[in-house]
Amino acid sequence: MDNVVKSLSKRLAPAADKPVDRPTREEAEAAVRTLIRWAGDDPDREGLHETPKRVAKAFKELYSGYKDDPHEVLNKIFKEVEGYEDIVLVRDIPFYSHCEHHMVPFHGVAHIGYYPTKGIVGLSKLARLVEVYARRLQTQETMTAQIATALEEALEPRGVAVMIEAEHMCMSMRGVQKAGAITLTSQFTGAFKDNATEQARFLSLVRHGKV
Ligand SMILES: Nc1nc2c(ncn2[C@@H]2O[C@H](COP(=O)(O)OP(=O)(O)OP(=O)(O)O)[C@@H](O)[C@H]2O)c(=O)[nH]1
Ligand SMILES: [Zn+2]
Repeated sequence: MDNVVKSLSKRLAPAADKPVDRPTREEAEAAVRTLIRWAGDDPDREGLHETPKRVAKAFKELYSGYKDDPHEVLNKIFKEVEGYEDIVLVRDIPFYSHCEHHMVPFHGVAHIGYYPTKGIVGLSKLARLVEVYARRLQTQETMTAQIATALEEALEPRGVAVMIEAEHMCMSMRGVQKAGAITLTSQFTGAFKDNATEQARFLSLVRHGKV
């Protein structure tokens, strides 16, 4: 692996820089039992008896993004597009993630646009890319940047625009308790960066489906 590929892999690798010392399933289940007791309940009562097992299993699904590789998601590029080089935009991609501060869900939609140069990716791959990063412990800002960087590196497009709109349960059902407050984040590269007209076009397509 040459240095360029190595540094690229590092940037797109799971959020943890060091290899993670994963516990055994038994240890994970014991931790859930402890949290049930911390919540004030009895992990041995009938209704909760199998809960640690279910939670450990659910974690595999909710945090499956750590085992997924964004390179693989974006590795098939279609070059035959008859010279198409205008914007490709998928909007309203729904996602569920968990904030890294409280491990409480945040959910919403992602909008992704890019101007192709060397080719296009299958549209579903844009949604898969969102999944890779959503199914990790996240901040909305990091997730937005990671999606833009992955596309930038895989497609070398003329520009990438990513916008995420989400509600954070840690702000709705606890803490400041502002249900319905929506956080917007965006990351623009290339033709979109520092270009108000391009950004306005992207936003208009996201909001109205037309310019
Ligand atoms: N910037 C950013 N903040 C987030 C995100 N998800 C959750 N947070 C915030 O993370 C912050 C953590 O703040 P702390 O003061 O360390 O924790 P806390 O005492 O639980 O904060 P409160 O939520 O205000 O009760 C809170 O302000 C959350 O709203 C995110 O995706 N991006
Ligand atoms: Zn939070």
